[in-house]
Amino acid sequence: MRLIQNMSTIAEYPTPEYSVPNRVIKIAVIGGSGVGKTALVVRFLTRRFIGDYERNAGNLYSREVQVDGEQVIIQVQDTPGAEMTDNGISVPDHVTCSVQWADAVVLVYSVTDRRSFDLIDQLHQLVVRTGGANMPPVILLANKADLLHLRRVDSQQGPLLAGTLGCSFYEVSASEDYNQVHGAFHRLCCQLAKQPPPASSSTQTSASGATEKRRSPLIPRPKSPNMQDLKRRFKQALSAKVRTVTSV
Ligand SMILES: Nc1nc2c(ncn2[C@@H]2O[C@H](COP(=O)(O)OP(=O)(O)OP(=O)(O)O)[C@@H](O)[C@H]2O)c(=O)[nH]1
Repeated sequence: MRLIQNMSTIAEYPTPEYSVPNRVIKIAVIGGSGVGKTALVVRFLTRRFIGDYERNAGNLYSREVQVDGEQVIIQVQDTPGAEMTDNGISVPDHVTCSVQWADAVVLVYSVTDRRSFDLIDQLHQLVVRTGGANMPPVILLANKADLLHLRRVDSQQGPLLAGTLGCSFYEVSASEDYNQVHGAFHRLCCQLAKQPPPASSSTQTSASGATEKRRSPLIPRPKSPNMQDLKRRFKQALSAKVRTVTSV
């Protein structure tokens, strides 16, 4: 009985119009270890900040959003951190693959970590080499701007470097300011949405589609289920908070 009532109530409403996303925007986030790549991606896609630290092996996050009135799927590839070594830098294969796969690249350093800033030039060179004629748009993010007392990279150095590399620059704090993080990613998405979609782009983006685009056999397959991973990390963060509260 209740079911029939509910059904008649539903029938009174017009059928909602669902817009089917017709575009996939693929973004790779690269930088040194511990600079906040995961925190930035999660902040952008969920508005939340995850304070726990877990070294990541490179997860793919996906979300449907509106960009300039158009429904699009945004896929953000988080990557393991690159490291400075005695012989230069060590870049995990996953990073190179992600750059090949991506429509745009977000370079990240932490203002508290000088070495992460020094890595940026070489990571940018990697993007230039990998992109070749298909050089993707790049933005530079300086993260952890809230940690004023730990700052090791002067605030003028980021914009100067971005000017040299020819990319946009944003100083942000994943922990303190959602709007800054969202603004940076969103502007990049708007820029990409204005470009004609690559031939391989579709709602069912796939490793093979990306292969066509960059002609590389080394394309990372999306690691799924990424929303499951997010939920697990939220639970961990929440239970840590509960523990802290109960122990006070
Ligand atoms: N204070 C502050 N801490 C941050 C910020 N962003 C990230 N963190 C912290 O920095 C640590 C590293 O953050 P992650 O997002 O895991 O860094 P990552 O670059 O993904 O690290 P890897 O997986 O090792 O490459 C975590 O403890 C975060 O909570 C920020 O804007 N401010």
